[in-house]
Formats: sequence, C-alpha cells, structure tokens
Amino acid sequence: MPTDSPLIIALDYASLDAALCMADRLDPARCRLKVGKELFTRSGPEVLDALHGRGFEVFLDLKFHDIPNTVAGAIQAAAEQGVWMVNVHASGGRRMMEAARERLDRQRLATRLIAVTVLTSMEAADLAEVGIEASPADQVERLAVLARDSGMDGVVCSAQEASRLRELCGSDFLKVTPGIRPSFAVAGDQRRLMAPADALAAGSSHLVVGRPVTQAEEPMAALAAIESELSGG
Ligand SMILES: O=C(O)c1cc(=O)[nH]c(=O)n1[C@@H]1O[C@H](COP(=O)(O)O)[C@@H](O)[C@H]1O
Repeated sequence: MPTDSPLIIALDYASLDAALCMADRLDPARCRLKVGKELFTRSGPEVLDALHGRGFEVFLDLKFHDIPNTVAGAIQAAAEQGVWMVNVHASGGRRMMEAARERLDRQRLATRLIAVTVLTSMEAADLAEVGIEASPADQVERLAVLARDSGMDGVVCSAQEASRLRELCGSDFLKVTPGIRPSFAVAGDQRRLMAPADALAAGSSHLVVGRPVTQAEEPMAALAAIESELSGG
C-alpha cells in the first residue's frame, strides 16, 4: 500500500549499509525515502532494489542536467528501476524537459517527473554570482511555469514559494520542498527554510527532510516529533 504521508526522508549516507540501517528503522507506511547522489554513486542500483524490497517508494534524486537526448536516456534508466519519482534541473530548459517527458510517455513509465527550480541552499547573492539578477522567488516562478509547460508533474522549490506556485500552477502540480526545519533542528547549509506544518499550509505536497531525522540521536523520535508538528501537536 503506498503511503499517504507527505514526508520524504533523505538517505544521505556514504554507504549502502548505513542507508539500510536507517531504512530498517523507518516504516514505509509513514514515509517515502530519497536516494541522492552520494549514496547512489557509492551503491548503484542495488540500493533501489533493497529499499523496494522493504516496501518503500523511492525518490531517485540525481537532478539530471544535460543535453535532451542524454537526459531522456537517464530518466528512462531511472524509471525502469521502478522508482516513484525522478528529477531534472529546470534550468536545463524546455527541450530537455520535454525530451524526458516524451521518453517516459513513450515507454509507458508512470514514474513522477519533477524539476528543480532554485536550490534551497541558494539566496539572492548566490543567484547574482551566477548571473541571475532575479530574486529567488521570481526565478522559482519563472522555472516552475516553464516546468509545467514542458510537461513536468511538479517542481522542487522551497516552501517559501509554495503558496505562490499553488496560485500559478494549481494544487495538483507537485511542490516537493526541502529546506524543512522542525522546531528542534538547525538550519545548516539551507537558506530558504520553513517549519513542517507551515510548509504544508503553504501548499507543499511533499516535505523532504534529511539531517533533522537522520542525524538525530533518536531518528524515530525525530520523525514522530515532525508528525506531531504536522498534526498540530
Ligand atoms: O532535490 C532535492 O531533493 C533538493 C533540492 C533543493 O533545492 N534542496 C535540497 O536540500 N535538496 C535535497 O534535500 C535534502 C535536504 O536534506 P537536509 O537539509 O538534511 O534536510 C538533501 O538530500 C538535498 O540534496
């Protein structure tokens, strides 16, 4: 049974063993899991089989960004592993996103395909340094509309932009929001942050949480505390 929890726990670990150790303490009825660049680069697709075998739906977060043909092939390869969600960078542009969409449709692969807008670790000064004078909020809007028009199922953005994107792109357009910091957690390298309950109220469809759970002394207690914040406890 797929979970209806909005929580996606980021398994940012340097080994398959460490990741599976954490997965074994989590419950597929209470969260999905995200496999990112570090873990996938070390473990390869084996981690996906192991997590699927434990009943988890997996977001494979490799943030593809390349020429259209290359990204379409990578997205097909990811989807054929049976993952629930994959992502690309919206800044790869319309033709890249359309190629990825077209490939999934042609192969009848139901994996959700979303696009990263502006990383939650970035603020205005970081954008200015790479030549983008727009504010993070304006740049997210621009890329989200482009992503929607290019056939994406949703975007990765910060929860700070979720309510505006709900107006622009509707409630069905997924808003997957990292940079979630429950009351007990520190910001770390994240810059555009929000608390879990505020993020859901703002229109986030899914909340990506990593270190506040995985680095907690008691990860299960941290997960339960987030669930309690979500239910207004
Ligand atoms: O695509 C992502 O998942 C992502 C996009 C983004 O803009 N910001 C962001 O933090 N992430 C990921 O979300 C997770 C956040 O982890 P914590 O900061 O530890 O909660 C990490 O795995 C990041 O790679």
